[in-house]
Order: sequence, then C-alpha cells, then structure tokens
Amino acid sequence: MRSVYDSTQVRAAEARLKEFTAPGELMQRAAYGLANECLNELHSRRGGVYGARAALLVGPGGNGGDALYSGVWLLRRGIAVHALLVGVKSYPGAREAFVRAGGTVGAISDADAATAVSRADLVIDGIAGLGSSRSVELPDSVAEAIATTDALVCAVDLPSGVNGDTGQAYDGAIHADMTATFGAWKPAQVLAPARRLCGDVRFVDIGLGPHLTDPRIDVLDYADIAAIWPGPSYDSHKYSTGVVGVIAGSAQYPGAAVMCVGGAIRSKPGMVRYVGAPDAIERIVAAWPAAVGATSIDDAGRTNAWVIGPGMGTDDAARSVVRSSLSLDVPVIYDADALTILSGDVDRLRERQAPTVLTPHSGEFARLFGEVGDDPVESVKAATRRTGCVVLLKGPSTIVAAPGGRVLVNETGSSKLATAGTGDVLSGIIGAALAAGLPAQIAAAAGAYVHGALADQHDGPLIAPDLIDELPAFMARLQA
Ligand SMILES: NC(=O)C1=CN([C@@H]2O[C@H](COP(=O)(O)OP(=O)(O)OC[C@H]3O[C@@H](n4cnc5c(N)ncnc54)[C@H](O)[C@@H]3O)[C@@H](O)[C@H]2O)[C@@H](O)CC1
Ligand SMILES: Nc1ncnc2c1ncn2[C@@H]1O[C@H](COP(=O)(O)OP(=O)(O)O)[C@@H](O)[C@H]1O
Ligand SMILES: [K+]
Repeated sequence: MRSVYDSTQVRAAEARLKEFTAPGELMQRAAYGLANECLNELHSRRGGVYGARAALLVGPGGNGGDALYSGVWLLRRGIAVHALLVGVKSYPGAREAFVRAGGTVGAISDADAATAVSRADLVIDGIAGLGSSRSVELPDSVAEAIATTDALVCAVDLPSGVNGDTGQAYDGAIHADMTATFGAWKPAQVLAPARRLCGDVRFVDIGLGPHLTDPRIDVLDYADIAAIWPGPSYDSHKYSTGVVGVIAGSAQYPGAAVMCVGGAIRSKPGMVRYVGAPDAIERIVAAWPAAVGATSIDDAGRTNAWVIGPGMGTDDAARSVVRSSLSLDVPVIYDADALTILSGDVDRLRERQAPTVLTPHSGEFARLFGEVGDDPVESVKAATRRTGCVVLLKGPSTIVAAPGGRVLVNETGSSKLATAGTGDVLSGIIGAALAAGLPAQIAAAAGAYVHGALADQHDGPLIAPDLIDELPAFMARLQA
C-alpha cells in the first residue's frame, strides 16, 4: 500500500523535521536526491553523463531552490548547466551557490532561452512544486521547446502547473518524463489528469516518514490485493465462499446482464444467482450454465450480496425493483441504470442498514450529486457523507471513499477500458468480493484494482468480454 499526503501534511511534517535538522539541510537532501535520479536516468539513456547539457527552469520559491542546488551536483559530474529564471527572485543563497560551482544564469525571457532548452539533454522543471496553484506562463518559444524536446524532462517534486492536492492541471502545465517526489507521494501523482503529467514518479526520501500520519489517500498494490482477495479453503462449500445475486439487463441491453454475471462468476464466488424474466434467465443460462435463475428477489434464496443495475433500464418495473431493494439486509452495489433511478431519491439511501456501494461514472455522479468539482476526492467524500454509502467514482483514476474512512485511489487500468460494457464486468467483480465478505470499501477498491489489472494484462484491443476471459489467469496468479 502506498500512502499519499497533501501539501498541508507535507509542510507540517517538514516543519517538525526542521526542528531536528540544520538550516537548509532538507533542501540539500532533496537536491541531492533529485540530481541522483536525473544522473541515473541520463546515464541509462546516453550511456554516460559527462559533457551533457542541462537547462534548469527556476521559479522564485523552494522548488527553484531545489533545482539550483541540484545543478551544483550536476556541474560536479561534468554537465554544463544553464539556469533560466522565471521571474526576478530566486531562493535565497541558491543562485550564488550555483554560480560559484560554475553554472550560468539567464532569464526565461532571454532571446536564446528556447535554444538553451532545445539543446539540453536534461530539462529540470523547478518553477513551482507544493506552491503550484496557477497556470504556467512561459514565452511561446520556450513552451514549444519543452513540449517538443527529446531531452529528459524531470519535474522537481511536482510538474509545475498542477495542483498538488487535487490533481487539477492548469494551462501550460509541464509534461514531465519523470518526477522526483520529496518525502511523500502527493495526490496529484495518483489522480487524473495530473498523474499523466508526472511521468515516472521516483521517491526521494528526505526523512519525513516519522512525521507523517493519517494519509489523505491510500493506493492498494498487488501484494495488498493478493493478501485480501478471498479464496477457498479446504473445507469451503458453495455457500461459504459467497452467493452473488445479479439484477441486470433488459430487452434493450441483454448483453449487460451476460457481462455482469460473467464478471461475478469468473471471480469465483460460490454461486451466482440471476434474477430476471424467464426469457432473460434463459439467455443468461445459455451463456453461463453455472448461473442459477429466479424471477424475483424473494424467490432467489440465500444471497450474500446483490449487484443491481447494469442495463436494467429505467422503466416502472425497474424502478420498483430498485426501490424495494433498498430494504435488503445484505450488501448491495448499485450501478448504471439503478444509479439513474436513485438520482431522484438519493437521500433514501440513508435508510439502508446493510453496506451499500455506488459505482457512478462522472455523468451518473453528476445526476446523483451534481458535477464532480475541481477537487474530485472532496466531491466523492461529500457524496459518502450525504448517503452513508461507499462511493466509487470511475474514470482515468478511480476514487473510492467510505463514510469516515480513508480514500482509496486505484491506479491499474487505462483508456483501453473506455469501451461499452467494462463497467458491467466491474460491478460483477465487486459483487463477488462483497459476497465473500470483504468490507464494502475494500471490496470496491480491490474490484477496481483487479478490473484494471485485467485490462493491463490483455494484449491488443480490448472489448468488455475480454476482461472476463482474463479473469481465470489473473486469479490463478493472485492465489498462487
Ligand atoms: N519546505 C521544505 O522544507 C522543503 C521544500 N522543498 C521544496 O520546496 C517546494 C515548496 O516551496 P515553496 O513553498 O517556496 O513553493 P514553490 O517553490 O513550489 O512555489 C511557490 C512560488 O512559486 C510561484 N509560482 C507558483 N506557480 C507559479 C507558476 N505557474 N509560474 C511561476 N511562478 C509560480 C509562487 O508565486 C511562489 O513564489 C517543494 O515543492 C519542494 O520542491 C524541498 O526543498 C524539501 C524541503
Ligand atoms: N480513460 C480511462 N482510463 C482508465 N479507465 C477508464 C477510462 N475510461 C473508462 N475507464 C474505466 O472503464 C469502466 C467503464 O465503466 P462505465 O462507464 O460504467 O461503462 P459501461 O456502462 O459501458 O459498462 C470503468 O471502470 C472506468 O473506470
Ligand atoms: K516543479
């Protein structure tokens, strides 16, 4: 598990650590770590670093200070380093130290600034880090040179022009190949759209660890999923590993039910029950002979968790099923059309006694709670406070919040998943995890991890049923 801390937490931890360290020590640790990451990467790209050129983009604050002091280390390794000041100020003492070590300094507005960038093998973005909260305004020629260079572009702490806490990217934000993050992972390094601008994130330890508590976000990794994903024990039977109920599909969207049941059944619960009209049951059993049909929730028999919504439509019959399901005393995941149905009735979700998971994409989220704002984590947390439910917001970074709990962000998957029906598979997978007894937020986040990993594992173009086909191999590896 990777813990992520916001700028207030990082600044507070830095302030505490500074009580035990010499003045300027933390910046030296950061600058040395940054230089090392750049040297290693440059070495593997060019086969050596001597004789290379570097351009530093230097802002007025601590971020620019890190860039200038890292320049001192680069100069000592035989790299020619030119600093371009963005503005008139620079971090006290850093510019002098850089010049003493042999660095040259110009202004970003100099006529030859763009040439310095395009001739560089390494561009270090030290315009702003934790203090970045607005667009980056560089001369067009320099912005163009940064955007088109083949050089290694390394961001100091965060790419300039991204909001470190929310993951928002402002105009002109720098697109880095690599980011050296100091002391902690920051929200922008795991949240869309900023995380894409970070490139490969390298952790530089500056000793903040003992001073950081209560992360803002956690990111589950493969080892976490392997440890928590339920598997059978020697004395398991079909009722002990969880029974999933699925209500999905309609005459208009029959495939949604097939994919949702497939996602559930291939995640290996003890049993999957499908509730629908007789012709729908026939279709499901033709696709998944191991599924068990019933025509109503009441007739379905023992079920540990329900998945309700994919492709079920929003007609009166669907509305009545969703409303009556609110009183089910087992975990329920509401997805797709069920979310649309509930959007008129959001506050009724509070009536639910058993755990509830909502899995909206941003359009469904807007219908339920209003548009996702500039701070998506805050938007999702507000939705959990309002409903008392676990809310999983889908998208290029999936955010899972629970009432009173920590926020989980999923990093697996990619835009390969932007194809119809992948969400139906996801809700089936989460349903299996819920039925096996995982706590609702963990089930949702672990389901999102598995779902994304299936896409990552799949070679070539992906359609939703491919995810189901990838499940057995993934589960076999996970449980090995
Ligand atoms: N506080 C500490 O103990 C440490 C801080 N470190 C570095 O210091 C950074 C934080 O320093 P600061 O608080 O000075 O903040 P920053 O240097 O990140 O940014 C603040 C300054 O940049 C300007 N700025 C913001 N956005 C800009 C833009 N788009 N274009 C031009 N200028 C812009 C602001 O007006 C302000 O003057 C960290 O991200 C990290 O790089 C590290 O040296 C580690 C230790
Ligand atoms: N650009 C993207 N990057 C990563 N994941 C994505 C992207 N677009 C969609 N996804 C994922 O694909 C799935 C789509 O679900 P959804 O929108 O409900 O589709 P459908 O209703 O067609 O099944 C979600 O898990 C979502 O997180
Ligand atoms: K930066």
